[in-house]
Amino acid sequence: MISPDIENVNVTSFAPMPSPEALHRKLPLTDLASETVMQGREALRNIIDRKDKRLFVVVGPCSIHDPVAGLDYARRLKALQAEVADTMLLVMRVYFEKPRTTTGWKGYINDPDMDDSFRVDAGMEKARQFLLDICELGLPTATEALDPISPQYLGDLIAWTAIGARTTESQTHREMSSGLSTPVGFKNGTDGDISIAINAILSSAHPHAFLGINAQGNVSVVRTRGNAYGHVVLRGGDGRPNYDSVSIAIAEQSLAKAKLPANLVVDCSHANSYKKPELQPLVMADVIHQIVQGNQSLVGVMIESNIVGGNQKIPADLSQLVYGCSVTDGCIDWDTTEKMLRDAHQQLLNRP
Ligand SMILES: O=C[C@H](O)[C@H](O)COP(=O)(O)O
Ligand SMILES: C=C(OP(=O)(O)O)C(=O)O
Repeated sequence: MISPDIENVNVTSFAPMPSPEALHRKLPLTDLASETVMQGREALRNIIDRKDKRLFVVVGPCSIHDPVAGLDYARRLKALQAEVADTMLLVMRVYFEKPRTTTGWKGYINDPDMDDSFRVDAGMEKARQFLLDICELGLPTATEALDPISPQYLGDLIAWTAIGARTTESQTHREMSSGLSTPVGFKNGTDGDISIAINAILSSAHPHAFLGINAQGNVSVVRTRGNAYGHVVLRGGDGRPNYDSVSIAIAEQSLAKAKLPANLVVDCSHANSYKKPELQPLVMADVIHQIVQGNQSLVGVMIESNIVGGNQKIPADLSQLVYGCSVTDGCIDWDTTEKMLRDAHQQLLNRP
């Protein structure tokens, strides 16, 4: 008999999850949601291929923890999309998986009740329902793919994917990206290194074979085609921004050296705004200025925005949570978001 002390020594339990197929059966993709996803992905590919001159804007809460406030935010964004549609494609940031520097709440899928009960089964279902609701509004969605199994549950509802600063160098995430159905933005590292994002684009453009699960939840060897729509997201690092025109020119040179097309997205948050959310409009204004001055490589921006600005700690008594306020990184409030996007729209009407 195998000694219980030799295997899974530090594992305390395994709880079964419904298969991706079972969750899709419970919450099927509707025609309306599918149209939003397909059109969103096509518009993003067209922007990256320069067939569509607009800027894509991934904008929304740092993380989703309250679907009611999330939907309230989405309705506001949908109304604004109609106003700025000539110059910008708005994609709602719908982040359910948070990569933590050390520890902390890891997001709505991992712990939807925010009480360390870790009901991942319920979290995955609630996340799918939320994505369906947003797509049915006609808003395309963007997420960070952190857990390599989650895309089997949610991938049909996503138009754009980020690989975060902490995982861009990970082979697992590059392999996963090679099979994702969306364009994928690879963040530079937390130390500001963009070479890991360039290597990630090169790796994920190739076919891979790796361990994963299929729709029935069986462990499988997954074989992928490779993803032709990888691009770099500049988020600053090591306490320094990297959205200024010199940093952009250096990133363009690095891409050219790797024989990759010059496609750059600027994350207005994180180290680009010294983690001070209220500085994001300044970053955005600078990026828009560079575009209006003729820059050709900037295809998108990211913004962390919510209904209420700033952030809050998760209180022991959840009834004390402030409605529409982030429980992870600080965000700009809705009025600032609206002004920032309207100003950008006005400026972009003059782009060459
Ligand atoms: O945007 C998200 C955070 O910056 C990232 O998840 C790290 O968060 P932490 O440093 O608070 O753990
Ligand atoms: C974790 C995030 O960003 P980064 O990977 O750039 O730190 C995020 O956008 O939530």
